Amino acid sequence: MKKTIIECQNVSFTYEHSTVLEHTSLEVKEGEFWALIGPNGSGKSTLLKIILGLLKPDTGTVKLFGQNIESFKQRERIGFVSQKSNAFNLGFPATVLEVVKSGLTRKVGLFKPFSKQDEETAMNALRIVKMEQFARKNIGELSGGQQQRVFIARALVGKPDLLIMDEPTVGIDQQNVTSFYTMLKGLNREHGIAILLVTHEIDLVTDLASHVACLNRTIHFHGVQSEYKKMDDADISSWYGHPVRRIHHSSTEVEE
Ligand SMILES: Nc1ncnc2c1ncn2[C@@H]1O[C@H](COP(=O)(O)OP(=O)(O)OP(=O)(O)O)[C@@H](O)[C@H]1O
Repeated sequence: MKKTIIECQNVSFTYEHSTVLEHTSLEVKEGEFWALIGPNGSGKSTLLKIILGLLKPDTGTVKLFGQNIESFKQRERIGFVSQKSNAFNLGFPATVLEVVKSGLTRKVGLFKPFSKQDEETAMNALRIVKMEQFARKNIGELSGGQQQRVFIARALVGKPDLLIMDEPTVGIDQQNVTSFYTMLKGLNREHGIAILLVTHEIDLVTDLASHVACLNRTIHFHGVQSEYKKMDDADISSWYGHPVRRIHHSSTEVEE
C-alpha cells in the first residue's frame, strides 16, 4: 500500500485579522503528482508554507512522512522550487553546476569543500533535467525555462522523495512551459518522485497530474484527475467565485 507523505487535517490559518485557510485537509501519497489549483489569494502559497514548516497553523495537524511536522527532521526528503522571479539574483556570478551543488550544502556543511562525488551527484541531477551540457555556463546566461530546470536539479540533488513547487513556470514562455511540464511528468513517472505543484495553468497541469486539489479558503475538490475532469465548469466556477471555462484536450496527457 502507498504511504501517505503529506497529511494536513483541518488546518486553519489567519494572517493578523484575515482568515486565509479554514478546515483545510490534504493527503498526498508517495508517487502521486498533485496539482493544487484555485483563484488568486485563495491560500495556496500559505498552505505550501505551512507544509514546508515556514508558517504554523492556528489549528489542525500536519504530518510529513508520517511524522508530526514539529518533530520532522528529514528535510532533505523534500525539494522546494519557488517562482523563478523569487528564486535567484541573475547577476549572481555562479555557474549552473555551482548552483546545483549549493543544494548539497545542508548535507556537506556550510563552507566545506565539495567532493568529486558531490560533483558527480550534481551532474546526475543536471542529466535528469537534461541540462548537463550547460553545467559550466553562468546561470544568468540561460533562458527562464532553462533556469527553472537548473533549480529543479538543485532541488533534486539531495534525492528528495517529494518535490513542492509554487508556480514554477511564471515568466516562462508558452513553448518552454509545455516541455517543462513534460520533464516534470518524467521525473514523477521514471524516478517515482511525488510532486505537489501550485499552478494557474489549470488546463495544462490537470492534464498530466494524477490528482487535483482545488483550494479557495478550504478544499472544494480533492481527488483523482479523472474525477476532476468529470466536474462541470459550473462547479469549478462556483469554487473559484468567477466563471472558469476549461479547455478539454482530446489527449489526456501532454505530448512527450
Ligand atoms: N504575509 C502576509 N501577511 C498578510 N496577508 C497575507 C500575507 N501573505 C499572504 N497574505 C494574504 O493571504 C491571502 C492568501 O494568500 P496566498 O499567497 O496564500 O494565496 P495564493 O492562492 O497563493 O494566491 P496567488 O494565486 O495570487 O499567488 C491573500 O489575501 C494574501 O493577500
